[in-house]
Amino acid sequence: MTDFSMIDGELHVESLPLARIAAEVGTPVYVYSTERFQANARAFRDALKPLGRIHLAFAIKANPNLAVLKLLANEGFGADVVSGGEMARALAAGVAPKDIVFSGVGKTRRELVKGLEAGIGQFNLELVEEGEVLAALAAERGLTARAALRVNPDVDAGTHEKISTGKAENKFGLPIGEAPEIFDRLGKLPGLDLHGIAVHIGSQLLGLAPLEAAFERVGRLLAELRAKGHTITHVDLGGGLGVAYRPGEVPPSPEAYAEMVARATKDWDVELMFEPGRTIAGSAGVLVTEVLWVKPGQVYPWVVVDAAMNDLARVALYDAYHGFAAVKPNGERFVANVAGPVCESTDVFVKAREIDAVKAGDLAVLETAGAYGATMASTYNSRPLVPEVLVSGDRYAIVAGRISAEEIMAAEDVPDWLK
Ligand SMILES: Cc1ncc(COP(=O)(O)O)c(C=O)c1O
Ligand SMILES: N[C@@H](CCCC[NH3+])C(=O)O
Repeated sequence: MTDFSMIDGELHVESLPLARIAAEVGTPVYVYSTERFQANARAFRDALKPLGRIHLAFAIKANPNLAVLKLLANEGFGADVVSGGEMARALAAGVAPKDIVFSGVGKTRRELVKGLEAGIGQFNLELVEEGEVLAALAAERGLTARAALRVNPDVDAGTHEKISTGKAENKFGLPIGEAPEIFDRLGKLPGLDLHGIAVHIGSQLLGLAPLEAAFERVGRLLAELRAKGHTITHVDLGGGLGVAYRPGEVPPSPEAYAEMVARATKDWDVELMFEPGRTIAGSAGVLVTEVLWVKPGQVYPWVVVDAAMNDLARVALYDAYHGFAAVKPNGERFVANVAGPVCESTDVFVKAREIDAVKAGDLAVLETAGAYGATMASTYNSRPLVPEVLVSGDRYAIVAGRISAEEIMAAEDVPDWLK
């Protein structure tokens, strides 16, 4: 890989020094590698090719940047969306409506209509009433909505509890045991073509066993539904593959995943659908930040950087691990904490870890920030939204501009009765 690498003692993205982007665009800034996005997308696509009829839908919540979506659409990826906003982005990036899957536990009627009118490929239903409403909305318009039922297989994905979605206590999907009866009810509604089953048990999975257990349950359901006379042509296996955040962490390879899927689905005779997010985007981005101060700590020094939890929320939300590395390392290391400027004790990226020794004015990166990074940013503490840059070879483009606190304030109003 030539994407994120040390060249002449400084970190580059493809052939561009990160320091140049930081100088020209400012910090903090998300920087993505086209090459890495393509490599991840192709590795996933090529590993799954032997499975035959497949549909790939990038889970765009992981990185909804339009340039990224376009890049992935060019690699043959459709989109898995969870809101009208994400649907609009997928369409704007040129994803064909038939390649869009609409997931999500709380779709509004307006969003359902938007999806119907756009002609999207599949609605993943989360409850009976949703199916009834969708069927009625479609029938009123002389349309037929293609849909799958998202089931909750009650499997522990073995991931952080806050990103687990397939346990009985999670809000997602319908209890798998109730699915046959629900198919009987929804299967005969005019306006609805309930052609599939969907499952997604969680994110950042580092083992394949929970996925295989979930797929086995889906396989049993598939057989039961067919025995009852339902026609099932599609099964959506969701996303969830993890990436390596920590040194030594080894997520399942796309090939190992594909082998497991082949084994679990060998008799299914359906089109298999996939919704990968993190595995495509995670390693394709870093968050570049400048060290503002190194403040002596009572236990370890505090490296205070200009990025914060509002820019990259994962550490504060899930105690997630992101590597921290100097852009121009001097070879020395120290044990330190790394924190952002936000007024919260949880605005800490690194706790008591050995890292590159940095000083005020140095540039550094928070690694593996291409997924669930910029997309989860907020303007907390009236901080601007961070820009995003896409690199290809020795050129770059600003693919999302910095949105200043003043621009955000311009969208607000104070009612007359307070003036
Ligand atoms: C329904 C659905 N599909 C796909 C994804 C993408 O997951 P990941 O980024 O872990 O591949 C998610 C997020 O967990 C999801 O909820
Ligand atoms: N936002 C989470 C992943 C959630 C996936 C969506 N269900 C993360 O950063 O790890």
